[in-house]
Amino acid sequence: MEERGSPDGDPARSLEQGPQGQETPIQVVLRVRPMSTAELRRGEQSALHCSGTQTLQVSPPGGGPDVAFRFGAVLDGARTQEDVFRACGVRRLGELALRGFSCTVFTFGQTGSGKTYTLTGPPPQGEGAPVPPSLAGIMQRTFAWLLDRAQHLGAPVTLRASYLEIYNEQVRDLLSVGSPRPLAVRWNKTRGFYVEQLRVVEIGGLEALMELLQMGLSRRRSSSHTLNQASSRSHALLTLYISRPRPQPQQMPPLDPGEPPASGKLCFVDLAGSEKVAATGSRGELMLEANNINRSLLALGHCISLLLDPQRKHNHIPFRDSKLTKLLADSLGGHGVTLMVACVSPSARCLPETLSTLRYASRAQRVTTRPQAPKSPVAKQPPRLENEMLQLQEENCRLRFQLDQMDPKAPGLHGARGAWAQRNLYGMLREFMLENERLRKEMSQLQSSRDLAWGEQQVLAQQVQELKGRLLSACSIWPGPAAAPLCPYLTPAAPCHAPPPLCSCLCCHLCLLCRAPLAHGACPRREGHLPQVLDPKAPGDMPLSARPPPWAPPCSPGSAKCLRERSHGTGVQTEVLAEMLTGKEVVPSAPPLPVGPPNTPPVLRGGAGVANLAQKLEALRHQISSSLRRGQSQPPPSEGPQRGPDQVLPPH
Ligand SMILES: Nc1ncnc2c1ncn2[C@@H]1O[C@H](COP(=O)(O)OP(=O)(O)OP(=O)(O)O)[C@@H](O)[C@H]1O
Repeated sequence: MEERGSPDGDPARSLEQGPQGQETPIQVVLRVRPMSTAELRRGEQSALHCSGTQTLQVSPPGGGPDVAFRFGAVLDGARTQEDVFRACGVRRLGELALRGFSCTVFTFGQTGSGKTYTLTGPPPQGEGAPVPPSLAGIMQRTFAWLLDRAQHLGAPVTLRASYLEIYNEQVRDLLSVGSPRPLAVRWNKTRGFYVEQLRVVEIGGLEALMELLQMGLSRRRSSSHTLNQASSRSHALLTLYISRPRPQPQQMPPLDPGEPPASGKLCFVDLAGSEKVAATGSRGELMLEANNINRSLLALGHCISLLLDPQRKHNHIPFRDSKLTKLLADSLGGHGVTLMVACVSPSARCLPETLSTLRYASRAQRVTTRPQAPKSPVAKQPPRLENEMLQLQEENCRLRFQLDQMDPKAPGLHGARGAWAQRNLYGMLREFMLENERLRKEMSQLQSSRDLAWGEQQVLAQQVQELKGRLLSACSIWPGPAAAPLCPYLTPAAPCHAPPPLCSCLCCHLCLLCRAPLAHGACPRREGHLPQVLDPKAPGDMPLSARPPPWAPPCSPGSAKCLRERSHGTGVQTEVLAEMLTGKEVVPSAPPLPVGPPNTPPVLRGGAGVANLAQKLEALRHQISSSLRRGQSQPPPSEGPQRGPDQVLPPH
């Protein structure tokens, strides 16, 4: 028999002729098995007649008009297994799978119609007895052809396989290590429906693949009933994953663990046969199996019917109704290339089931898919990564261009050395940029610290100046009650503007009233100052020592700050002076000083600048004491007891 591949609707041919992604109908081949020995023994008549290679005539046993069914190919009982293999065009499907398409071959029909025989040949005659090569089914023939084809391809081909069955609506791994346990069917966007934790075995050669097939067949559930001595009680799916190396960018993300390589696959599905329980005589477990088989086949038929409706096809197809429809979803309604082999018995006794199969097959061949080879891993990247990759490539080009522009005539920058230099220069450039960035940050931090310190320094310098000024003023005007004047040169007997020698204290080098530098020890404006300092007409005949200094706030009765109301114990003047000198306004950036008991030296708080200021204050206080002591010691110092620095001002 000639190999098929040219009839209308042949998926392999139409894919070769047109662009992929076009609507392609599911290809259906009808096989009529020969009358079995049992059927012949019972004297049953054939109701089916093949007319030509594509048409089947059905003659009702009671008479009436024939009904014709047309399929891609119709094969009568005389056709050999090799004929069937050729007529189904499975080699073309294999070619498509090698090119990356997802291809499915599945058989369906009533129980005992020859589905398993068509796919894998007759059941083994004994334990370990191989199927004679002439009776080998589509699967063995495809395996042999594929491995032979792979050997003759220029590039190596990797084959892997999985084998599962759906028994009583449970997925079981026929290649599992140990007894098979139910596996979950999951769905995700990239893979569609898939079986979780399904074992996928790498195939070393034809022998290994045949062994794997035999192992699966022997583990598959089968039972005997009236219509079939070795009836399969499950749907079986053997999938071959075919990967061929293709030119790829070097850095590819790893595949999901357990995910087969992104390449072609060829799946063989041997459906369990539909059966009328009354006809098969199934009871108990057999009946349960039959019900499950029928239910899943019904779900499959329902999906096929919906897929025929162009309005509903793109809406909702209930593939989730059964495990079988989930796992066939892509083959029926997706991007796969699908071939169905409908198997029927010729016996007139089976005609109702045969007609049902023929209608089923007729509908199926009007279902279309949009075959599509899996996209390369590059195309499967999420858009964000693709964009990033493009940006990096652009940046790479730009940097290379910049490096080329740097010194195109540089000696030795050609060939391999040039490439090496470019790589290194690029690395160096990156390092320099990072270093620059780091230094820029450091510099900015140092600048802020410097600005801060400079500001603080300015404030402190100003405060020190103010303190000095106040100290000088205090020294000149605060003689203390009944005490010697602060400076001997301020006394009427020895005015400060007298000719030198000056004392060593600082205040003696500036005019105490106007702060003008003394010229040769005398203030040029001395005449104007003296009446203010020693005003004979002091208000209220207040002794000079009791008068408030000119900078003091007006004294109000009851005011705690009124000097007249203060206690004038030992050192009170120092206290007042210190208070005036270290008031809030003196250290604007520091918190206010705590109010301590009398005689308690003011406690300064704040930062380092404040501590320095305190030291300066102490130094100034010491200067004041020294100068006062000098004033008191005009009479010889031996006259009175030695006083400490805090006792320089005489008691009131
Ligand atoms: N074309 C054929 N030539 C010779 N014998 C065949 C042919 N087809 C089927 N048979 C025989 O018919 C019997 C039933 O075939 P098979 O087991 O393949 O049917 P089935 O459709 O798979 O049934 P089930 O659905 O119950 O598993 C087997 O003994 C098988 O050897």
